[in-house]
Formats: sequence, structure tokens, C-alpha cells
Amino acid sequence: MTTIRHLTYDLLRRHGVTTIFGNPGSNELLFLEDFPSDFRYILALHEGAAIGMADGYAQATGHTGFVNLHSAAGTGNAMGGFANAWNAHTPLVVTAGQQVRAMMGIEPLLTNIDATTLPKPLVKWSCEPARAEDVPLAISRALHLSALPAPGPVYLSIPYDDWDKPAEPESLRLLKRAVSAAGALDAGALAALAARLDRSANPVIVLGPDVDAARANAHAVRLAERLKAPVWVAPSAPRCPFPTTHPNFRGLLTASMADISRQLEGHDLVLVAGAPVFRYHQYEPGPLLPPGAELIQITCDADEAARAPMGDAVVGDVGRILAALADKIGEAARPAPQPRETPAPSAPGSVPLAAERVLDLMDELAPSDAIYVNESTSTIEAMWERMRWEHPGSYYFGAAGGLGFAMPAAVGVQLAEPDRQVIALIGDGSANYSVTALWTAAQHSVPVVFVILRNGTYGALRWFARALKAEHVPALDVPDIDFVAIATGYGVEAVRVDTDEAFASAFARALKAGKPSLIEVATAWPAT
Ligand SMILES: Cc1ncc(Cn2c(C)c(CCOP(=O)(O)OP(=O)(O)O)sc2=O)c(N)n1
Ligand SMILES: [Ca+2]
Repeated sequence: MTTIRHLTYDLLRRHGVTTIFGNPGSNELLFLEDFPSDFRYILALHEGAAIGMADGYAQATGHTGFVNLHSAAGTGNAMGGFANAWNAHTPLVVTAGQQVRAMMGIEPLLTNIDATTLPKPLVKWSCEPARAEDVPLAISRALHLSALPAPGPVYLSIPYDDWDKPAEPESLRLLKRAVSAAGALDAGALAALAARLDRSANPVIVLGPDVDAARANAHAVRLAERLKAPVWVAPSAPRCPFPTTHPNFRGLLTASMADISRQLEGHDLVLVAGAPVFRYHQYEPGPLLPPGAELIQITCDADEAARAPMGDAVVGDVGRILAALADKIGEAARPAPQPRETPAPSAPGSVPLAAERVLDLMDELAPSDAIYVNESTSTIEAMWERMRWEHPGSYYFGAAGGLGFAMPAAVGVQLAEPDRQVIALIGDGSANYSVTALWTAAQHSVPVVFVILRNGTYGALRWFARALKAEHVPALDVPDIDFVAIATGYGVEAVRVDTDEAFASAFARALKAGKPSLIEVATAWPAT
């Protein structure tokens, strides 16, 4: 007789999901008992770290991540992670243990009251199966739905007396299901889109995270080179979809309506691929497009297509459409874009270091295929100006801007990419949201290099306060935090540095350490 639990693990195996990130409570123990030897459980000390690790892992592997949380309290602690995963189109199945069916109506301790409402609207679907026998179908549906376009998190609340119940024999059919999305353009639509690109006098390409998620970066390069079009990265970028060293690369678009129109001035066709139109941040009203410009969006997300405030949109497989367009369009007769101006190397020797100096030293010393997971919010622009990212999967940032993503996500990405070095660049404010990820990194000896930029303040909020002309705002400083002591307490070797030489030698040592390490570096504020 196959139990609900056995069939669930078989379904997870069928989908290649054998890593579980989580933090257990009594409601989860019967799901975890007799834990199968071909699975691994990555314990997080806080559910925000659990979902952040799963998000990084899923984004870096391109496969569905699986999280097991404790009832309502665990789900609540993970909500910031749901926001990031929702915005990142991350395929996640998040499960939470529920009290036993026999008592749920009385709402005893650890009941997840109205469980399916809790994570909304940050999930594609949430369900608490009506019967134990319905759990396998819900698990199967969640695994398929989380990965189908647009990918995203789904949530299941499962009463813990379901696991030992017998599965209905017909449920075994679920193990044989293959579900996939087509998503290419038909010949007519492709020809029409290619013709619009060929006709444009001065096109520009704007790329978003779903290009990197589809590992379609090389197709985007081919398209840009044939079109001889400059390439911008869409604002508030959580991934890097195009080589920053490519001569067509122009940088990161500013996240404001007025600025984007200024940056795209002179172009008659804006081709957006793999991004919403647009993920603005600061409100600076202005024309949505420069005069005379048209916009076409290629997206895997029907809602992104529907909610865009201007232009046309095509919903489909971003990678396949870019590849087909690169094959279809003619070689543009115009001259190729000239390489952008890059900033001069930062001056050595300042104490405390300028943040740009830390970026330049990391870029110089790290392997060329290093992966940066970023949560240093006042240095984002400088990173996009200075860092040489040439490979797919080189950069990750919390897609909803929810802090607490990067430290755990760096652990998840490093688990997914053992042959590339992961570097987590974290602000001294952000470092406090999911700092427990350091413990998991130490326990599993996950060799992330954590670099904490200590400028003693919420730098990005100071910038925003100035932009909003908000004066006398309290609570913007975070002095006197000892990250070396914190890291040591969680089992991660750490060092504090104040000079270029000390940072460079600590960073070089960390890159070779083969285990997690943390460097706390004092940086200047205001940023230069
Ligand atoms: C979960 C959460 N809480 C609060 C914020 C608000 N916030 C906060 C608190 C920021 C300051 C981050 O400071 P930092 O030290 O990490 O980095 P910088 O000094 O480089 O800005 S940036 C920002 O949007 C957020 N985005 N997410
Ligand atoms: Ca800071």
C-alpha cells in the first residue's frame, strides 16, 4: 500500500526535486519521518532564510525549489521571500504543515487559520486539499504549475495526519505525467515582428531577468549584433541578462518614468524582452516613452503583458522567441554601437575605502565567472558600471527589493553552482534580515564569500530621503554592529578590514578557503 507520504516523495523524485529547504515544527514531523536517503534537508534557522536559499537555488538551477515551513508562523516569517520569488518568477513549491483534520475546527495550537489566504497575492495558487487522498494531486499540480510560464511560487497547507493515509491507486498515474509549455511564435507572428525590427531606423533593446532565467543571453547578443542596437538592462534588475563587457551594452536603466524616456531618447523602436514594462521605483512622472518611439514587449507573463501602460506585447517563451528573431532579422546597415564610457578605476589608499574601491578590487581578484548575489543597496549603480559580468547566472538581487534575500540566496546559488565562486555583497543594514544563513553555510561548508560593506547607515534610504526631500527622518543609522562576532558565533571565519591592502589579501584568502568566510569592510558614507 503506497501512503500519501511515499507517493509525495516519488512525485518529488519524478520532478528531480530532492533538496528540501526548511525549518520544522511538530506539524511537519510526520512528513519528514524516515527521511529518504536520496534526499537532502537544508535546515535554516529562520524561515526567511529557508525561502531565500530555495529561491537562489531554484533560480540558479532553473528547476523548482521545495520549501517546508511550520504552519502560519513559519509562513509569516517567509512572506518577504514570497514577494521576492513572486517578482523573480521563481518556481517554488512551498508547503506548510497544518494541524490534524480531527481538531482543525476547534483551532487548537499551531492551526494555520485560513491557510490558503495567508500567502496571497504572492503565489500563483494556494491550496489545502479537502481530503488526504487529494494531497498527491495537489503536490503534482503544484510542481507543474510552479514551473509553467510565468513560473512562480505556489503554496500547500497539509494537515499532518494525512501523510500516513493510503494513496488512491489511480493517483499513481500522476507519476507518468509530462507537462510543458510551447511558447514559440508562429511563422506569421515571427515574420511580422522581425519586419518591424528590420524597418526600425534606430532600435534599442531592453532586457530583463527572464532572459537570464531562460539562459538566452547569447541569443540576445546575436540579436543585438545583427540589429546593431544598444542594449540596456531593465530597471530594478534582479539578474544580468547581457554581458556588461559587450560593446553594445549601455548599462542599467534608471527606475523612473522621466529618466527612462530621457535615456531612450532618439530611438524609434524599444524592444523589451523578459521584463515588465517597467519595474519603476522612484516616482518621477514624465512621458512613458520618448517622442516618436514605439514599444514591443516579449514576456512569459500574461499579466505583465496585460498591465503594461503602453506598447504592444507578445506572451511566449522569451528564449525561443529571441533565438528565432536573431535567426530571422536581416543584418542592419547602420554602424554598430560604440562601447560605453566606463568609470576610471577608483583611487587606492582612502580610509575608510570608497565602496567603488571594494568593487574594483573584487572585480580584479575574483574569477571571471564569479557569481554576485547583491544586497548592498546604495552601490547598485556602481556595480553595473564597474563589474565585468559575462556569463549567464552572474548576478542576483531580491526581485521585490525585499531585504533578507541575498545572504540565504547566496547559499542556495552556491549549492546549485559548486564550480563557480559565489560572492555575497551585503550592506550592513541588509545583513541583519537573514543573517542566520551564515549558520547553514557553516554547517554544510558552503564556500560563499560574504562581503559586508559597513558604512554605518541605511545608505539607500538616505538617498531616497533626499530624492523625496524628506528631512529629519529618524532611524537611518545602523552603527556599532560587530559582524565579525556575529559570523564567528554562527561558525563562519570572519575578519574586519579598513584598508585596500587588507581587503585585497583577505578577499584573496577567502576565495581560496573552500569554506564560507566573511569580510567586514569599513566604507565611506556618503558614497563618493
Ligand atoms: C524587508 C525589508 N525591510 C526594509 C526595507 C527598506 N530598505 C532598507 C532598510 C534599506 C537600507 C539598506 O541598507 P544597507 O546598509 O543594507 O545598504 P546601503 O547602506 O548600501 O544602502 S534599502 C530598503 O529598501 C526593505 N527593502 N526590505
Ligand atoms: Ca549600509
